[in-house]
Amino acid sequence: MTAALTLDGVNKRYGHFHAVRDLSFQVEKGSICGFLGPNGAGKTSTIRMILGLQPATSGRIEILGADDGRRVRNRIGFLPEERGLYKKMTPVDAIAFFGSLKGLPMGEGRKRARQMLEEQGLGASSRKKMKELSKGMAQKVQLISSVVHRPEFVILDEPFSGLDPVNQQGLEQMIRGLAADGATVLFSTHVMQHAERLCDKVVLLARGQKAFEGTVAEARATSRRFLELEGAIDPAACAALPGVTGVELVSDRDGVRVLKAALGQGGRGQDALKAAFLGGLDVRRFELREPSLHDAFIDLTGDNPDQDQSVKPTGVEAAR
Ligand SMILES: Nc1ncnc2c1ncn2[C@@H]1O[C@H](COP(=O)(O)OP(=O)(O)OP(=O)(O)O)[C@@H](O)[C@H]1O
Repeated sequence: MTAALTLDGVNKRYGHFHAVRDLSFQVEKGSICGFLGPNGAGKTSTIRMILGLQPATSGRIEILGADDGRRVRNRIGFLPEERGLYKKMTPVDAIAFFGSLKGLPMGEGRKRARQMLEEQGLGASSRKKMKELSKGMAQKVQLISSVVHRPEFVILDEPFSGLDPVNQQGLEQMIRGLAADGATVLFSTHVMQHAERLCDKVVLLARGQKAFEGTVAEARATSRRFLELEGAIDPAACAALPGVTGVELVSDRDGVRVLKAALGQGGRGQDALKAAFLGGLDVRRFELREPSLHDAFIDLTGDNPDQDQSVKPTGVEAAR
């Protein structure tokens, strides 16, 4: 396997604030990699360093064989987190314009734009002005703009944010299509479900540091399975069930509790349940759950991916 991207011991400091710490990972050519972490974990900082938009404080980055993303910029497609297209342009013109910035002749850009808009079900909107499109449509147009020059490497910063579930699914399809056509894709998100469905590999980032690198299955395997129990159950009695290594109180409504009982290595849900019923515990509902990527993230980092980790820059640091 050849790496399309390698980060080796990368650090980013903003003044005294250490935003990215000793970050190393690789993305194989032709694969889809999810770069996952809460807001403020350091994803955008890393992406900007990969693209060569800001220098790393230390460490090595190699993308498509170059040591500076700017040298291979025409072979990269980038969807930034802050989005916006010229409101008075038509989608076709906007896409062709962005393609031209990457060396694609305008005529060819327009031709590809019409075809790609058609494929995405936006053929009827291709003559409208950007400001007349819905947010989901505009986001698709922006994604097309960033890949119209057929880049080998596509980097998408929080591409799902602000989209409804239907448009999110459409975007997932587009990302799969890019990889099926041979592109390497790196996308950042704090929503684990997208990565769970899409990625060959995930890199988990928390507070600027890598917490995990591997497949989704490998990430899940680091986490414990658990049994969810609901009823008037004493948490201590639940903790004493065979195979249970820890109990978390999820909710308590007048003594009717939802308890999350983690199962240790080799712990079997059936054994715990049998003991619960034999012991007369008031189990009104139960569910044996495999850990999700979200659970794995919490177990691996101790952080919730939905919680913002941004440290507000001081005036001095922000100005640098
Ligand atoms: N120019 C800057 N000056 C000072 N601090 C910064 C600067 N840019 C980012 N930071 C800080 O670095 C940390 C990481 O920010 P970054 O934008 O890389 O995170 P992120 O994971 O991409 O989150 P988000 O999705 O919210 O952008 C945050 O605490 C942020 O406040």
